[in-house]
Amino acid sequence: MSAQLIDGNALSKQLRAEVAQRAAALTARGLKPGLAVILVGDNPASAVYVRNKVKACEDVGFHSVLEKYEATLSEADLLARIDALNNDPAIHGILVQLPLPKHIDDHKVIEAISPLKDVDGFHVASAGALMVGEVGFKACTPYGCMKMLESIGLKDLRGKHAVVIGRSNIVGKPMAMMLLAANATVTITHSGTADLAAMTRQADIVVAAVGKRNVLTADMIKPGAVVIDVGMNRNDEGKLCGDVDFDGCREVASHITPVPGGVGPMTITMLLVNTMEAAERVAAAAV
Ligand SMILES: Nc1nc2c(c(=O)[nH]1)N[C@@H](CN(C=O)c1ccc(C(=O)N[C@@H](CCC(=O)O)C(=O)O)cc1)CN2
Repeated sequence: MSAQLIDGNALSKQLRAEVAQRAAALTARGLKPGLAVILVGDNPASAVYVRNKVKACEDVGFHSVLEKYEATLSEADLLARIDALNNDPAIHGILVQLPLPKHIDDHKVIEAISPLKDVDGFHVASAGALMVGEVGFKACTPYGCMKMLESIGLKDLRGKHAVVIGRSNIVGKPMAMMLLAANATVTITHSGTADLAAMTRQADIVVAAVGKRNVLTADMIKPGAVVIDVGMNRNDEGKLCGDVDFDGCREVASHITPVPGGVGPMTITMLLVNTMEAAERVAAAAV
């Protein structure tokens, strides 16, 4: 039997409509949510993503600013721009598109963003808040994965075993923390894991976030598992594909996310949700 698809485009449409309603309500009270997007350099994929982010902002009624800089922009100049945006009352969220050119220290740049405007959820303060269960912004990609699980009735994950493949700061680690906060039993696997398949075969939920094709194949999952594919790769024909052998795994899993049309659109949707939240927090603090 073929797995049910978890459609990131359909879920995004629904969540973005909710954001648009909240944005209209806040705008009517005199506060329009605002997002600043910074792109440094000419990475073609990044150019598409930032365009999509700005378009998504327009669609839900946000104010948005796209700042594009040459790849030669100095780190000091970028930090100065972030400082200005931190102090701009029309801007509630700031994001710097990654990857940055090699001469710029992305850690330094992320830490320069005010935690109150860190709608990517990458700041150490946001990661720490997630770790201890305090208010902060959740990293958009894993946050989107959690919403996808919720959409199939998996909100409280008590009794479920989730296996995360990958330990990056922006996906693997926050993903594990979010699954843990939802009461799952969580295993994080990575390049140093001795027997990956032995781990994934035990999982009720597998999240693949490595950036390598076919990391997860049908023989590595148990029947009925839920498979979330965060990967974004190109196959030999240049076609977009994830980390999961989709055709194989869909015959074994109960639910699976496609690539494209799965986690990718949800990343942008959760950026809107975080920006909305940032603006609402400003409004709440003003009363
Ligand atoms: N500052 C950030 N930089 C990066 C992030 C991020 O969350 N914040 N994530 C990725 C890129 N990314 C968003 O920025 C992103 C990647 C892919 C998609 C998406 O919708 N993909 C589509 C397919 C698009 C295509 O055809 O090429 C899909 O999966 O359906 C959205 C956002 C790295 N940088």
